[in-house]
Amino acid sequence: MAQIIDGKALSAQVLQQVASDVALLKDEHGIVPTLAVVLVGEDPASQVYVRNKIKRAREVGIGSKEYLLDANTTQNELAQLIDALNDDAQVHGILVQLPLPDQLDEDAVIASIHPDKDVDGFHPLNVGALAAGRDTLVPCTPQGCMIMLHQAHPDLSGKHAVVVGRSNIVGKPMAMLLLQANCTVTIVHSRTRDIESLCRHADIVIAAAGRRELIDADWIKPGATVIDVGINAIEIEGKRKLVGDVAFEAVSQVAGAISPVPGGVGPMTIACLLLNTTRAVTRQLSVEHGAMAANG
Ligand SMILES: NC(=O)C1=CN([C@@H]2O[C@H](COP(=O)(O)OP(=O)(O)OC[C@H]3O[C@@H](n4cnc5c(N)ncnc54)[C@H](OP(=O)(O)O)[C@@H]3O)[C@@H](O)[C@H]2O)C=CC1
Ligand SMILES: Nc1nc(=O)c2c([nH]1)NC[C@@H]1CN(c3ccc(C(=O)N[C@@H](CCC(=O)O)C(=O)O)cc3)C=[N+]21
Repeated sequence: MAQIIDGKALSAQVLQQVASDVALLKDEHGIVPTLAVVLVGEDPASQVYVRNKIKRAREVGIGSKEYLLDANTTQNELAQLIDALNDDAQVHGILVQLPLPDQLDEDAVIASIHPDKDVDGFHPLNVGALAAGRDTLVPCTPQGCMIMLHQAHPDLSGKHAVVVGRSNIVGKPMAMLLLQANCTVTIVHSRTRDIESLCRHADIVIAAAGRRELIDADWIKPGATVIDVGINAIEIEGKRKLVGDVAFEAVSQVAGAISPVPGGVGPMTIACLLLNTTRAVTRQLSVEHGAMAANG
């Protein structure tokens, strides 16, 4: 039976660190780190996530501002809000919940967020900095997965990691972080041939395909570590239930360590979002300091 990587417990540790960073920022700089969360439309799942983020923010002393915009919001209206948030010195982090309704250009919206307030790490400058191995704001979900992985493997060096999925928000940044940790990385996707045998050779499998229970026990090398990013809502006897991309019961008989859904990557994502919010404050402080130094 595999070790269960408890994202709920681990996220509580991260949140404790965030709370102490928040207290320090308040004491030393009189700053209350503040996160603006923008939600366009009324997708019920997104509403749940946004509510969770704001609840956790409050618990660690991070301020939050919630902007709930109509599903018919135009590009221009959203751009005006983001400009105002970019200019607002009381706002340190900006998160625009994805996906956006069809009439909105997601890439343009992401690029309009100030890179130092981009707590999702989705801005092209931050994506580039991550790819170049520089210190930057890193996407929350992959960052959370790395903390979970370090629990099972204090040293990731030389491990073969397979990332299932190549999205900009999970798969690609995940692969970059694994590479930075000296893993040998394979990214697989919907056009990959023989995914099963690639996974079977992996020491680490990160499942981020968004396909309910895609990964079964015979895909996994005995003793491997499996991190399940997938969140798939299903209905069982009229009740809403979340399952991951991994067949948890079967895979946990084979794997060495496995993360559950719920209670795995999800809570870690939120904890890392709040960690990024305090990091954003620090970045903004050092920019300010740099500007002051430059002005003599
Ligand atoms: N726990 C958390 O905090 C978070 C969870 N999620 C969840 O993670 C999952 C992935 O999210 P996201 O990356 O945004 O999803 P996307 O739909 O953007 O990407 C899915 C990726 O998986 C690949 N894929 C789809 N089906 C298969 C398959 N059968 N075999 C192999 N690869 C496949 C796709 O390939 P191709 O590129 O070829 O289409 C694509 O690259 C979702 O369930 C999402 O809800 C996401 C963000 C945060
Ligand atoms: N700009 C942007 N940034 C994101 O980080 C982002 C996004 N858009 N859009 C959607 C995805 C998804 N995502 C989740 C976060 C937390 C849980 C989470 O906390 N899940 C709980 C369960 C919550 C429940 O019961 O529904 C768990 O897995 O235990 C899940 C999913 C962030 N995303």
